[in-house]
Amino acid sequence: MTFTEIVRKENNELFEAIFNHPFVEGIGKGEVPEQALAHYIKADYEYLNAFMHVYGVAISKSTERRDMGYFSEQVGFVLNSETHPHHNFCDVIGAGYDELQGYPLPPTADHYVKHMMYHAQMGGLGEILAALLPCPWTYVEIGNHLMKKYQPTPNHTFYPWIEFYANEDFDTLSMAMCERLDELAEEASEVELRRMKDAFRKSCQLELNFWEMAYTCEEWPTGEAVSSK
Ligand SMILES: Cc1ncc(CN)c(N)n1
Repeated sequence: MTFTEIVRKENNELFEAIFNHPFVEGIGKGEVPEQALAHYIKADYEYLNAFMHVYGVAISKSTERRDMGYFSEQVGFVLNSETHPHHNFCDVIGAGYDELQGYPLPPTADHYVKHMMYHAQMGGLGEILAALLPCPWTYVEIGNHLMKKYQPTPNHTFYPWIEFYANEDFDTLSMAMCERLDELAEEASEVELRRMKDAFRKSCQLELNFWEMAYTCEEWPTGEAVSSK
């Protein structure tokens, strides 16, 4: 088995818990509370900004042009394409995208972003990719799972969101990350492999917690977030 096949299997329980989370199920059923959608967008806009910062660190640690090219292409994808699923949520709640930007991250999203930054700063390319991969991979699987289970048609409330993540283009992105990570795993030491596995698992755990954070509209104690800007 390849490294990514092994970690997918080891974390299957977390993938299943994500598919069964009420927010994700709600997307499939076309019923998600408006506050949860707004909370998700506020956090995810900033999360994706941080994700691009991590790509930037990955470029600075790349020695091969193919890696630099891949990471810079992905920044373009987040900036120009991953806004579409956000617009779907905004349209459903009748909010302008601009209105939901610039908010401080709730605790779980803050944790997730700092977890990725930690591996980006402390690890090599394999460790960085291991921390990043659950982001596209869980969403590809969510998209395909919802497509199969609910077979939404274009008039479904969340059709644009589901179609975006079930689309082949997004799958290609996550498969490319898997293939590169498998190559790096072949050359990694035992210690590096351990760290890559830990980074991958914690990102899966934080993916699950991110849905819960949005669904419960998680806030900091006493409601006072400290702005990190
Ligand atoms: C938290 C999270 N994880 C994954 C994705 C999909 N790129 C996202 N937009 N947000």
